[in-house]
Amino acid sequence: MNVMADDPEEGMLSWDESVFRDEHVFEIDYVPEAFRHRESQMETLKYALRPAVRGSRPLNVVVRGPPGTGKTTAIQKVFAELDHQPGVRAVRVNCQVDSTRYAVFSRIFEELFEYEPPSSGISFKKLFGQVADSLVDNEEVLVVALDDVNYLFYEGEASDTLYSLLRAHEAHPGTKIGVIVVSSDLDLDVIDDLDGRVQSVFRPEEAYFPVYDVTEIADILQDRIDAGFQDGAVPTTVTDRVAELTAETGDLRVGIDLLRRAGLNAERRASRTVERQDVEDAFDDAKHVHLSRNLRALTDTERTLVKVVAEHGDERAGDVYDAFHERTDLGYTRYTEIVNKLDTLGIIEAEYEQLEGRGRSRRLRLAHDEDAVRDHL
Ligand SMILES: Nc1ncnc2c1ncn2[C@@H]1O[C@H](COP(=O)(O)OP(=O)(O)OP(=O)(O)O)[C@@H](O)[C@H]1O
Repeated sequence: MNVMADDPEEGMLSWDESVFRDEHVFEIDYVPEAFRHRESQMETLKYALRPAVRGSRPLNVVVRGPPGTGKTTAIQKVFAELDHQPGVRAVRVNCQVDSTRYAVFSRIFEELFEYEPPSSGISFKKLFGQVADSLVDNEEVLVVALDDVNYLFYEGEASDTLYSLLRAHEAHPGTKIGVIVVSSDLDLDVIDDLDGRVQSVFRPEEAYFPVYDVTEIADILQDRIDAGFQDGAVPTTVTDRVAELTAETGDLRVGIDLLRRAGLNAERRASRTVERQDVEDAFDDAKHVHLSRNLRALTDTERTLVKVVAEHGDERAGDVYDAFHERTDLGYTRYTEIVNKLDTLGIIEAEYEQLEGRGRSRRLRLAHDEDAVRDHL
């Protein structure tokens, strides 16, 4: 850019100059206007939910795919369309936040009634009854998306929650509920891990969201650039580099975060165009967006275990437990549950090793660079 020679702030952009047109398009809660390369998945969802619009119970769906492949966005898009249909209520529950059956139904209650259930606490039965009565009285079909359902499994609440939703019509005749279960944990077999009593009523359609390839990523990021940056601020060579780095991680969220950070780096250099070096400089931070999101969702106890593993490096599970127990007073069973959860979330690695003549034991270590974990804890 041209910096005026007599500009007292030489080397800086003035407050109203920016590479961005609308920085909001890079925020996590932004729902993009165009949603490309997910046509078949959107078809599956619409096919399954179409009966709801006619007043019948919809088909259930399992949505699976690695992080950052558009699963939540697909639900948001379809639900936005359903919102215009009379007689249908669509509720997305983020199970990272609401990870028990009670919390899931409280969230549904809140969406239906537009106020929270009494905080003094009512029994689950009563909460469930009020939700069901409201649906029957108003002749409404309910579609519930359990987003990031893996968190219900970690808490041992998945079977009970699904049982209540899927068999609601038995306890409360006339209720029509369809469930979309969304999981980004590919090691979790959503159906196999449910109790038999739930499996017998759960025969879902499947929608799989594969990682985007580099060309698809470039297409999607180009839309974001057009909406978020000033014309000409991001040359194609830079977009291609961002797409390449994003493809290495498989998570579109990394690409979006990388664009924003690269834009900020360009502004720091007082430049109106983003250069490749701005991208390279931002990648170390951007590639950890998923880690940072996972760490933020942990409870205090779970965080404590991450810290203990960081301090103890590559040690046996039994030794790490001693340190963990000293700080939290928790028992071995709970400890093992948390180890398994952190392992499935890809925060720690817990690998078995054969002990001479004494069976097997696990060694625990961080799955990421220690500094990155500490920075985001
Ligand atoms: N096809 C697409 N077009 C435009 N933006 C997309 C597309 N797919 C994903 N995104 C964007 O990528 C980011 C991650 O997408 P989303 O949250 O839907 O992924 P997810 O599969 O639900 O991830 P997770 O499993 O980690 O919850 C969001 O900012 C979303 O807007």
